[in-house]
Amino acid sequence: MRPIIGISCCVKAFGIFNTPNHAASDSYVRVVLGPVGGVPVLLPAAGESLAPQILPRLDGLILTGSRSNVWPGHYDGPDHAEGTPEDQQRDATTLPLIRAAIAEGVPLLAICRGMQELNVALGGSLDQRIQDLPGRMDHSTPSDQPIPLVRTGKAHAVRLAPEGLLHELAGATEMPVNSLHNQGVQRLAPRLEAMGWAPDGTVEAVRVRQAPGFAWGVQWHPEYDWEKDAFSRRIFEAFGEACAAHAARPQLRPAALREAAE
Ligand SMILES: N[C@@H](CCC(=O)NCCCC(=O)O)C(=O)O
Repeated sequence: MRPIIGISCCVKAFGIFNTPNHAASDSYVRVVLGPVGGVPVLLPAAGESLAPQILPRLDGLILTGSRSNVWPGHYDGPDHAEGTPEDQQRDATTLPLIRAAIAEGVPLLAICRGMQELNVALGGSLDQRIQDLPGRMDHSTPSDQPIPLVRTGKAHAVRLAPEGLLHELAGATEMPVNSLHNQGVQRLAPRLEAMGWAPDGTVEAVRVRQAPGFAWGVQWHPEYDWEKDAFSRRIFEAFGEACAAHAARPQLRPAALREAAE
């Protein structure tokens, strides 16, 4: 049986009445069906009650990227600049879901906004426009580049920690990545260990210390180019192996099932 992989949704208004929908990019569905080797299940931004109900049924969790940003109130940050997109329904769902998944050992791969949520969920904070900070690069989507190039093009190198697992997957100490973000790690959460950095020092990859299961975050988007980029593919394959192992774990059967089997 293929592992069941939860994919976080954003709340987006569209359709003929421009009403709220729960949505995730097709790139996450395709990567789960591909190198992850799982069955994708979209997780609506249904609030904190979702975690205890859904986690026992999941073998892995992907926290997706999004143009929206984590509400600064979750990390005592300043209000966002006027017009900065937020998605508080998503925050209310993913932050408790992340904490519960780590506690339960459900493998977790957090991508871009997902990595920022991972940092905030564990007590870290975010810079909101890193391109405005002295000595920092512009990590956002170059407006003059067509979308396909932005998604699959390489924007900068990431230096990988030599003892980190990402370095092992890459087989190199530096790898080129795409970049589509304005925000970034300001204070790293105590339980997070950085595994990769941009040339300007921006944290680009993290893992959760002493997590019972696979728990990584990356600031770039490997889901955009895994069909051509071996490093991107290997990240998802490693995540998929962890999910398959989680799916194969001996599970406590509900009491009713145990009684019926006796
Ligand atoms: N909004 C945050 C996170 C950025 C992010 O997840 N980018 C992916 C965008 C994908 C898309 O266009 O839907 C930030 O700006 O840092």
